[in-house]
Amino acid sequence: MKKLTILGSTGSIGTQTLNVVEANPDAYEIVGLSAGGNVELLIEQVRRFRPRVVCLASKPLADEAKLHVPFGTKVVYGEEGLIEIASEAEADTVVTAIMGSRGLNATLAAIDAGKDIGLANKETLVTAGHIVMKRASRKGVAILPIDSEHSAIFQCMNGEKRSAVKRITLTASGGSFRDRTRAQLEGVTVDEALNHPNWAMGAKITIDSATMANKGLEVIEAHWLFDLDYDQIDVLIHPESIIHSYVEYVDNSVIAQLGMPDMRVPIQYALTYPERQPTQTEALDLRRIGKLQFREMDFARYPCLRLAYECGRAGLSAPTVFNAANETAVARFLAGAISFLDIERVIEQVLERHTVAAVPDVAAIGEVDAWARIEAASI
Ligand SMILES: NC(=O)C1=CN([C@@H]2O[C@H](COP(=O)(O)OP(=O)(O)OC[C@H]3O[C@@H](n4cnc5c(N)ncnc54)[C@H](OP(=O)(O)O)[C@@H]3O)[C@@H](O)[C@H]2O)C=CC1
Ligand SMILES: CC(=O)[C@@H](O)[C@H](O)COP(=O)(O)O
Ligand SMILES: [Mn+2]
Repeated sequence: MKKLTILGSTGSIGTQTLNVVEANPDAYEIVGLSAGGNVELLIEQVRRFRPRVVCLASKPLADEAKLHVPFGTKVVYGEEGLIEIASEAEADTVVTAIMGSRGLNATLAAIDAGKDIGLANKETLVTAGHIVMKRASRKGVAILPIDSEHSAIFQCMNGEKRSAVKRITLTASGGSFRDRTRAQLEGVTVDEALNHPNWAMGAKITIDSATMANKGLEVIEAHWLFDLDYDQIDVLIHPESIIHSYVEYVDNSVIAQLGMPDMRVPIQYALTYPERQPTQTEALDLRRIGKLQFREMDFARYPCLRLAYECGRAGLSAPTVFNAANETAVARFLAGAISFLDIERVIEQVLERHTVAAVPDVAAIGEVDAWARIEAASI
């Protein structure tokens, strides 16, 4: 029986991870769960899965939860609480499904405590891939990708030598505005932007899909996960999201991973790796799908992707600034404070104000991240 802690159990990835657990209750035990502010759902999850410890974002939320959780469930809160549940002695694997770079310290704590990581929280790798990957390798823990494209690449590379890889291609649905011109993006609403064509996800990543910042974050995530140069990481628009990504080898063989767009498949693969287990998801029927389409990526149409490649190549503090500026801009767009096209303008302007600095340690990342958020909020 695998013992799991889920950071961000009330979100899209968190709830789908619990679906996977519920579908195979003999295979998993839930040790820890964390939520931000959704106390009600967390309490319901506690009653169903009986974790030993749960975490909420603040003390008042934790105090509220204490009134309702069964006797014996420990309730902690804040960054310290998150670190405590991430390093809880009993867990074998920690699923990182918190949104944003605030998941970094808890991810590092889980690695230091020897836990394997089911990694959904791509922002932690974007901001600190050099630290996360080095620590994981030193500790001998596995970083198992949950992000659909990275799970696909991971599956396609299974048993292959890294030196045999020529390049990888990450597929992109194109997001909610894929059939609009840039001129048609003026004045789009939050609700329109949240209407992803293929995936039901949290709000922030859905906006990132529409700006293509998500693919930019994923390019940097792939650089760290698979130790590839940016020239070896390509992106392609594939509106159906059936081919989740593919690897091209030096002999020109291409291995792709296909499936219906359902995150329960990559989540489960990260939990069962190197084994596979049946799932209750829909099987792929290519006769019914009929045709698969592909479009060249247009970097002028999607400046956030261009900026992400530039930041990835620049390395050092640049990806932290890109990520923090993006998180802040997306939050402001969701709050109705700026327009959709302002997201890319904010990121670009914050990057212009930043001088790329030496390889940051965790403290320096925190400082650069905080600076970029203040700048992004001021524009
Ligand atoms: N959704 C998807 O299909 C995919 C997601 N990912 C990645 O997975 C991660 C999670 O995404 P997703 O599940 O969509 O996001 P959601 O917004 O749906 O969920 C985010 C989770 O983080 C918690 N959270 C938010 N703020 C805080 C905080 N201050 N302190 C502690 N916890 C907090 C939320 O708690 P609460 O709701 O209780 O406030 C929730 O549990 C992201 O990094 C995303 O890029 C990657 C691939 C696919
Ligand atoms: C499901 C998943 O992995 C998301 O990151 C997905 O990739 C978003 O879709 P886009 O292809 O639109 O970015
Ligand atoms: Mn993805």
